[in-house]
Amino acid sequence: MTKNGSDHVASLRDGREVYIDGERADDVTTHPAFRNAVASAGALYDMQASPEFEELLTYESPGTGDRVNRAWQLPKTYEDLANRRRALIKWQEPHLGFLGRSPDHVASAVAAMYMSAHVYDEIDPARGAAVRDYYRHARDSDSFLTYTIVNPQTNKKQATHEQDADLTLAVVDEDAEGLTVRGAKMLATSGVLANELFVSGVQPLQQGDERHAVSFAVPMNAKGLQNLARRSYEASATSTFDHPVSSRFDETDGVIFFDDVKVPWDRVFVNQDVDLLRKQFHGTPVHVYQNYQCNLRLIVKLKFLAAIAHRITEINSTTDFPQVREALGQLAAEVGMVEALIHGMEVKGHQYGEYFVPDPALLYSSQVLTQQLYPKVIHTLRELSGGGVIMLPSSEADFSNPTVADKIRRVQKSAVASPDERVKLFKLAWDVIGSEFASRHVQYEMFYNGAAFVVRGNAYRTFDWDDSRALLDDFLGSYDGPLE
Ligand SMILES: Cc1cc2nc3c(=O)[nH]c(=O)nc-3n(C[C@H](O)[C@H](O)[C@H](O)COP(=O)(O)OP(=O)(O)OC[C@H]3O[C@@H](n4cnc5c(N)ncnc54)[C@H](O)[C@@H]3O)c2cc1C
Repeated sequence: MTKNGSDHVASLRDGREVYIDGERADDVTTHPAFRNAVASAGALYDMQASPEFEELLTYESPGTGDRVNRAWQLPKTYEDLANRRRALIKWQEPHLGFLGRSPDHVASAVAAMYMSAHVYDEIDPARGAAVRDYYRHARDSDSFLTYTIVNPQTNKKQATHEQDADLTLAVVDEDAEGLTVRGAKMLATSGVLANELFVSGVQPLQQGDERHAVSFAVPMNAKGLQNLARRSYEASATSTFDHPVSSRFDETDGVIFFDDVKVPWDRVFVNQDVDLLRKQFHGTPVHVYQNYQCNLRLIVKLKFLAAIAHRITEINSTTDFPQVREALGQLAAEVGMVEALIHGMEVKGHQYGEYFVPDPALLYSSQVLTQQLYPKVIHTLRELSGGGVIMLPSSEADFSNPTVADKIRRVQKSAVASPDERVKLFKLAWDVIGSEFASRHVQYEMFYNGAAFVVRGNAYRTFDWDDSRALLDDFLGSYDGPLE
């Protein structure tokens, strides 16, 4: 049986500890802060179980024979990677890339952990076995995983072990059954929507930080795991018409506090080992696979934003003005660049043992450029929108007052759209570029993969400097030095 939406929604009624606005949310599937986002996650699983998309989006698990999402599939060739890409891109379309941590994101990371299980074996075969077992478990249950891999923002001049006790997640006990962990991780996006949480540390640690150098997985309802949710944008979205994206795709973020959570050994991947924790992301294809998925998500979002920009100009009859056409051309080129980078990283991919991995250098080129691009694209949409995104009815309810509705329909004019269509599009535009939800998305695209200096560091590390240096050396060698 392929997992469907009702399977997923039911799986979230598991007694998890989620707090919002001073209260514990007993059932996240019906809570006004989360229910629409939960339904959007459920819709993804309905899509993969539908006869129309099952073949494209799922494959037969080698473990059970049941069909599971293609995010778990381990590409061995370029063609495998391209087929997986087609599935993952299709799966972004229902949420238009607004679910940053859609289920295929961390599934991509865990699939790449499986590809690199031998790295763990070298330290301790039990850790390699845990990685393999966890991948099979998550794949065969088609679990929605999310992760928290960054420590809480705090005094950056202190080493992690010098900070207040219980601030940053650390191992506090170890026995025959496993580890006990206590402390916080910065954020888990989609924590409310997910079944399980992968925990690790992508930031560099140093000697003395060993208790913090741990990686494991736990279910979101693990005893002692507390999800302290941020403000819900969905809860204040008065209607789908007024808030078409924030009412449905507010994927949730939350600080995760581990109040003495017990982790069994078969879910521990790294145990107090600074070097293995670093290798988990940067000595394996894990970081590349998870961020390659981000590009597949982003391209859908960028195409959607480009369509909004274009339609705004049509509605205002500005499309043919040369300056506007130029702005749209620039936008088109930027979207094309990201698409080209995705194809480039696939074509330049390499074998990693029996598996095929996208090219890291082109991946990080894209990460650096898109981190800068997203705020720029939002700015372009603001420029093209002008005051149209503010010259709007206060809410859908205005249409129910005949006096106001009459004025709306006299004022909201366009040569190519009815007043209602015009209001609908500009409401959408504001939700995407100007709402609190939109602002959080700018922050997300700027930081989900680390601050700019971190992402540029990855680009520096993976660029083929020898290849470009050879060009320089050859050229310098082609002519004589002074007085030679
Ligand atoms: C919306 C959103 C969702 C997120 N979701 C998740 C999630 O699901 N899982 C997860 O694990 N994490 C998540 N994160 C956390 C994200 O990974 C971090 O925000 C990111 O890694 C940056 O770390 P930081 O926030 O501590 O910023 P900092 O590292 O503090 O950087 C902030 C700024 O400080 C300056 N700065 C800091 N240190 C240095 C330095 N050494 N050198 C130079 N300049 C410096 C730079 O100007 C930098 O841009 C999310 C973040 C956001 C905003």
